[in-house]
Amino acid sequence: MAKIELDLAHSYKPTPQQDSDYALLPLNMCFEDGGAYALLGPSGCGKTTMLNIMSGLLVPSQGTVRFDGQDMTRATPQQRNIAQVFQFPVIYDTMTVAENLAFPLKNRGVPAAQIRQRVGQIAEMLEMSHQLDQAAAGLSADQKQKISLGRGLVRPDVSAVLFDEPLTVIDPHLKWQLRRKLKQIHHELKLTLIYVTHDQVEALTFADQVVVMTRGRVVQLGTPDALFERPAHTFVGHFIGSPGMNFLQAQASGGTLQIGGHALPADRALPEGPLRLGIRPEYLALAPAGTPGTLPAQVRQVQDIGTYQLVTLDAAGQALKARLSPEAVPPATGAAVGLQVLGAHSCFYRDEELIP
Ligand SMILES: Nc1ncnc2c1ncn2[C@@H]1O[C@H](COP(=O)(O)OP(=O)(O)OP(=O)(O)O)[C@@H](O)[C@H]1O
Repeated sequence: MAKIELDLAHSYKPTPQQDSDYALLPLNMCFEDGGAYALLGPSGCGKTTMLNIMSGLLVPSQGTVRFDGQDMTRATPQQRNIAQVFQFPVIYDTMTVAENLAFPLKNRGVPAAQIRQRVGQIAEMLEMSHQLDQAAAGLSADQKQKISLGRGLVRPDVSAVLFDEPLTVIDPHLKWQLRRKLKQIHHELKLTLIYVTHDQVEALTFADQVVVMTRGRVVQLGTPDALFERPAHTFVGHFIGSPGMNFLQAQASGGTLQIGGHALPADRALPEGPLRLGIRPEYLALAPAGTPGTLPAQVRQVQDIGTYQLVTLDAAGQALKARLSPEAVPPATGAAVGLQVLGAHSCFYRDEELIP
């Protein structure tokens, strides 16, 4: 296993002129040895480009890739000793499950007894022990992808295992189980795992550290908790959460915040001028109309989502969302309320970046 350091940028164009010409804007980051990481972001944000640069399928147009301090920028995938699991199963139909799992080890000349032991361990983790002697050809797409996952995890000496949206073909119920399973496997095998996905639930359940990307830019590397509580960029606030963070335009001046024509006393020192106030629907508390220090709002809609109630409100000329517990007495549609928008969980942003 290795610590992987990236200090690079990548453009598929020969002479990039502007930010939009880059698939990856200049970045400097480190994947620690033995960590469980997710690369999360919408389609086209640069996740696969970053993965391919790490695996050696792509050479960055500028900068370096280091494994344990050693420059590997131009090393082949073979030299980097990386295992990769793709969206679709890559297995040999003519072999049994056990032979498929053993293949990466056999290829590297691992002794037979060791292969048997490791294949047994991986099959047990993936609950495939009873299928070891079955031909891969007859298995479902789900089962085949499980073999691919096993093949990715079977070598204990790899620098890292890279997963590119590996659960795409998996049935939703099994997907849920495998996400948890992979986390458990990470705990047991202590491999460096890097998992690409556009699905926040997948990223947040699997990873200890999540790299959030948008339009070629890494906007935050943090724990799932940090992404939720202290989004470093408005994109993270909006992309993580269900629904995402609410944002209000505000103006700070002499200890007061002006929000849509209402003045609220600021609860912390803030730089003067225009800001955006971010508050998650989970933390947007409703109070009786006219409560001092609250923002006047009107209830537009209350929806029962099952595990929570979603309240849509109009305040300061825009729509905000609040999540209430299923047991809470919901406000009436059209009712006037006060919103507690300031508090320990509120965040402020200037130019999309979190104000520390
Ligand atoms: N081989 C290529 N040649 C030119 N442009 C490319 C190439 N591969 C990717 N791109 C562009 O680089 C940007 C980043 O693409 P990338 O595939 O890395 O994103 P992604 O986040 O993995 O998206 P997806 O989830 O859709 O695969 C996109 O604008 C894409 O169109």
